[in-house]
Amino acid sequence: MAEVDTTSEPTVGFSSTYLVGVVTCAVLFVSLILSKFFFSKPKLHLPPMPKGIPLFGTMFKTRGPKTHNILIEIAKEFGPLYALKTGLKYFIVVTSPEVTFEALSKNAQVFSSRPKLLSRLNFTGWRSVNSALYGDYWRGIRKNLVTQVTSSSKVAAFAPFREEELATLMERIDREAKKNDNVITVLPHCRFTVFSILLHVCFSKRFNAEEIEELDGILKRLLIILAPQVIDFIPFFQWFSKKHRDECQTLLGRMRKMFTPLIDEHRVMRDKNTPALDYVDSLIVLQKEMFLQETDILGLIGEVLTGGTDTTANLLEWTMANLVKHPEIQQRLYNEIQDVTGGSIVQEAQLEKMKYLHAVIKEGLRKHPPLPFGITHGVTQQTKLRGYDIPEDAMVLFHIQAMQNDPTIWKDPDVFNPERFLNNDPNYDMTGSHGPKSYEFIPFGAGRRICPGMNLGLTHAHLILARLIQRYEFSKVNPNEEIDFDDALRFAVVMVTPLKARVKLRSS
Ligand code: HEM
Repeated sequence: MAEVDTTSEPTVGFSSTYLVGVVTCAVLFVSLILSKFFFSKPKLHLPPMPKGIPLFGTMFKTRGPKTHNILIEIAKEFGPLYALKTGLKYFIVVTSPEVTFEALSKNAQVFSSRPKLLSRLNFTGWRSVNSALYGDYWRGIRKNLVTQVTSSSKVAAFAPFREEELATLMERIDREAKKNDNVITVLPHCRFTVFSILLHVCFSKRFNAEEIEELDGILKRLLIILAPQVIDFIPFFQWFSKKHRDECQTLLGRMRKMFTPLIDEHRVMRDKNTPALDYVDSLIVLQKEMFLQETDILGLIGEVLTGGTDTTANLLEWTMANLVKHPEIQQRLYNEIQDVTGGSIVQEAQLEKMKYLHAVIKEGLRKHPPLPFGITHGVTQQTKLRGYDIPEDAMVLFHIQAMQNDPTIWKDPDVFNPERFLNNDPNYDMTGSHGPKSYEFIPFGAGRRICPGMNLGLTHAHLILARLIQRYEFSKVNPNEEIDFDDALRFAVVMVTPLKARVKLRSS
């Protein structure tokens, strides 16, 4: 029998390493089991959830330009409150007015925050109104936005800006129509006008067309890159997010180049004894009290320009598409405008009397809410909703479009029918302040984070639509062609095929 050489180093070495390895594994295994039993958090009772793939969950299935529609399809199988595992995070999706009311009204203290998106740290952080976590900082900057920009008295005070920009709008449309056989593309005109008005509101200054193009390019790109990124779901990927960080910083640099000289000018010119005249003035006043950094001010201006432009401009495009499709609705709207104005140019004070105009815009907002699931909410602590656990770092989506197009709530939801809003039902005043039924129609969101720009956005939409319909008759470019109502999510929901329309100057 061969003798075993117990002195041979390699064998001894191998054995002891092996032993140490086995013991370590065993210790780790036992601690894992023990920690599972004794120290792990209790298992969460999450809302029902579709299956996904390891690590990524349902991320690939639900991201992209059709997210809003996919989420409605999932609700058909999983119900009005379900969860989606996306990377390491959970999305909670709510598609019913009652559950939304329970969260945003009855449990507002908990559901009124925002998720801590890591990708935002690559830009200005959680320092704008829409991204700020629930608390005193958010309260302070939101109050300033409302009192200085979007309150009724401020909106009224900005009327001269709107007049100037509307005159330009008509000139631009006339020019394009003349050049293009009376055919215009609707969205760019709406975007240009709303954007110019908002720039005026921020800076009390008119920008030239070149500056507007440059800024518009920056802000359009911002909307894309400020949407949640992979690092928001799998934080480990932040080590590989250099490209995103670099692009955010480049865009911030371009904003700085355009805005900082104007902000500095405001600082020099501002008479400290007079109230703030525009948004920039108000932010300068607020700077000390709220410890605003230079980047915070850039971010706050940027959010008014982006948040206020694409929402309103896309709403106008979708509404116009429906008016082109339904000439009888367009004619009824025109008749109302002429009845109220007696044929002279629409004045802002007359808009309130135009009940059909309000119904048309409401129907546009119902059928095509610009932000189909609002802005993602966060919770301030782990909580319960309808008996299910909502984890502390969950992202909560209240699916406005699902509620506003639910066939169990709305008769013929696919039909564009402004009549449904003519009875002045207070439940449909878009404030969500009349109990669960009023949550059936919340295009501006509801609760404490409801859109602070509602007043301003509606004023723009009503005025621009009334002026356009009073001056032009809009019709299909080719009478035999159907309008393509296909949609895609690009911050706001846009028409995949931008609306082109034939315009004819009305005779009186
Ligand atoms: C038709 C036009 C508009 C629509 C449909 C719209 C819609 C919305 C929606 C759905 C939300 C999310 C509410 C939530 O989180 O629950 C929101 C938030 C917000 N909107 Fe608007 N919006 C419009 C115009 C404007 C305008 C003109 C401004 C700028 C003055 C603006 C600024 C904001 C801001 C700052 C927030 C974040 C509020 C917060 O987090 O406290 N929006 N908007």
